[in-house]
Amino acid sequence: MIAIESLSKRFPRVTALDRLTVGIEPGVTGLVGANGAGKSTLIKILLGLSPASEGSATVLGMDVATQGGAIRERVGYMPEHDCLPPDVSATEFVVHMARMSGLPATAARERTADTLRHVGLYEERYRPMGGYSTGMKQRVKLAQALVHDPRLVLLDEPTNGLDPVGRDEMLGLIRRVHTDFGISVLVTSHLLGELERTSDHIVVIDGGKLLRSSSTADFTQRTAVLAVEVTDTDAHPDGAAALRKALQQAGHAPHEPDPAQGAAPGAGHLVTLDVGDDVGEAVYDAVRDAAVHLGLGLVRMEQRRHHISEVFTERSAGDVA
Ligand SMILES: Nc1ncnc2c1ncn2[C@@H]1O[C@H](COP(=O)(O)OP(=O)(O)OP(=O)(O)O)[C@@H](O)[C@H]1O
Repeated sequence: MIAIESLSKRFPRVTALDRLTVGIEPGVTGLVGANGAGKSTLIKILLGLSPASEGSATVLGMDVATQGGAIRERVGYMPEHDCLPPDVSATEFVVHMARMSGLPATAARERTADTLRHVGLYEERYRPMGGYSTGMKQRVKLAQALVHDPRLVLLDEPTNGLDPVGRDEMLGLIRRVHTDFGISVLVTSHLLGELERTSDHIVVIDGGKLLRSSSTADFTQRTAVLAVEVTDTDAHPDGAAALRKALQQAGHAPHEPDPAQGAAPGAGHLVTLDVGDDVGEAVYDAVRDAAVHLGLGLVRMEQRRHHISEVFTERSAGDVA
């Protein structure tokens, strides 16, 4: 969908993008970065609205430096800032945007009605937008990005200013843009955890540089932890310790017991160990076999997937250390 090659954007005092290289595949991709990380700058370059200082990028195979107009015909864009004229209705505005994208008058009206219904605006769509809530305005902004049936939409901070319920609804809508219509999505957010459920793929940038690009599952799975709870027996009054030892002997690396957890009820019976690409299924079999061999009751095995935000908190904590 998008290929970005060593892209830089320098303003007189700031380098907003610094030799960024990344590819965006079909599906929903979350572009995550703190405020000022360079997300909006990147989107403007991808739309051909702002020239890069160096490097190159293509969107749907078209060069952003020379084919901006053609890109904007095929791509939808939801800007971050409030950009809706207050004295016209959502219907008038979205019809206008559809006409601007080249749809004939009748098709523009039909598509507008469909799209506004899809984003959840009904009778309000005939009222002037000045009286809309932030959530309604965000929906109109999403509708105008979708009305000309693009292959790809670029959504800049669509959840900005929304309360938690509004945010969840917007994220659900964004997911459906892809599942219902097959439109690929690049969506930005400054909140790390927010796009976890919505995106197939996450790209993280910081200070205009690429921090990481990987599938959402990879992001969280690689750091998953397996928690195993066992009972004690007469032969093994500390079942967890016995299991830990047996797993070590079988070549696995269970975590050392956490002294801070000793006081919690039942915590003494837990054994935790990493499960990731390198360990795979074998660890589950090893836990089962060890429990059987020791005669311990296996209460539960629970895979705890980390959240993306935890991955980064741990990493930055590690960096500091
Ligand atoms: N037109 C401009 N002139 C000068 N500096 C700019 C301009 N546009 C952006 N910048 C700077 O470039 C950096 C990246 O800005 P950008 O808007 O791309 O960040 P962002 O990740 O989208 O953050 P936000 O969500 O806060 O907009 C910031 O330091 C910003 O101040």
